[in-house]
Amino acid sequence: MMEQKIYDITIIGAGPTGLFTAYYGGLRQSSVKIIESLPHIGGQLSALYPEKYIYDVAGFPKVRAQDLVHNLKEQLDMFDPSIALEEEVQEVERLEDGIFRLTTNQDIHYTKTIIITAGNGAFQPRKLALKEAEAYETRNLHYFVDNMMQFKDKRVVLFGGGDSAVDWALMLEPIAKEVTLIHRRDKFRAHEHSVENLKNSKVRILTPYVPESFVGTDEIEQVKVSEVKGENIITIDVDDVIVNYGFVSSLGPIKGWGMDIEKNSIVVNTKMETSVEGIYAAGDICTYPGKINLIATGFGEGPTAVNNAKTYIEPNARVQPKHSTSMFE
Ligand SMILES: Cc1cc2nc3c(=O)[nH]c(=O)nc-3n(C[C@H](O)[C@H](O)[C@H](O)COP(=O)(O)OP(=O)(O)OC[C@H]3O[C@@H](n4cnc5c(N)ncnc54)[C@H](O)[C@@H]3O)c2cc1C
Repeated sequence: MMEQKIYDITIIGAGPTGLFTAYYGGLRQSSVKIIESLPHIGGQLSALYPEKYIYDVAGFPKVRAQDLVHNLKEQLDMFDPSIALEEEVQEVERLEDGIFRLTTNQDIHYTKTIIITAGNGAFQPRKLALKEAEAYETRNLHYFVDNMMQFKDKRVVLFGGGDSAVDWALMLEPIAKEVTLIHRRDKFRAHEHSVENLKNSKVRILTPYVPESFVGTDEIEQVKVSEVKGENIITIDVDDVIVNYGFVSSLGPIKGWGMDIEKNSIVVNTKMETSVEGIYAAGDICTYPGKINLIATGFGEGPTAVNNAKTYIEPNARVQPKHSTSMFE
């Protein structure tokens, strides 16, 4: 078996807090790995509201959520960290030499310290209730969209009625050949402005309809949808089907890692250290008196966690970092 590298800091969760924390780890010359359960980075911003503008990130009068993720990645790439996607951390154990062993659904990772930036816990998409759906999951049924261009000139059916379903429909409209948005209610649970844009777009809207069945051998070729409380059944020819019924998140395995937990959050002290030495937490997942869940607060908590993790690994290192302005001269 290949010898696994032992990282200085392993970050669990690639939301905005995890991404900036990873960058900060690089700035403090630590080797950094990020582990994320979704197939893409960005946490809530990419999964729940990629097209929304955020107005309270310092220095940005307004910034589209997906653009902020893109910028965080560009900043982070300066240090070339290791990023493991589609891996949910399930177990954390401290070995005799003080090193932590992290077991995911795919692999094993070793690290000197851990910073948990897991938001509300690992995200999983809410899936379709159709029994034949699972067989198409590796084909043309998608629960995530990380590259819109894969739908270029395709006929796409999109199920969902929330903010991100509407956002995805609007993002796809100029790229795909045709987009049909299907929702079980007449009213969308999305921002008024987005719904207005939707009505003015070329997206075909079918409400109130629910999925009835998929037809196709290897891939879904046709989608049949039935009218809620009605008789009507419509058949649509498709190249791809996307489902956006939202995400469920749960702390799940994190509760079993030995840390103090209060109301589904990890308790930290002013160093962002949890009750387990060497494990820190930052962002939405952590709690302390006066805690606020915002991107801005996560961006402060991450560097605090990194600087304290640094002195945990190297007791002679300074907690207070040099200013970044003097690092690259
Ligand atoms: C619709 C909406 C609008 C918002 N608007 C604003 C706003 O205007 N301003 C603002 O400041 N905030 C806003 N927020 C809140 C903001 O998005 C969160 O505060 C922020 O995303 C928290 O970042 P995070 O990195 O701590 O966690 P998250 O963004 O939740 O990221 C956590 C990541 O960790 C991963 N993860 C969890 N457990 C594991 C595990 N065991 N193994 C591997 N990976 C794991 C998850 O899959 C997820 O990707 C908004 C939220 C929503 C839903």
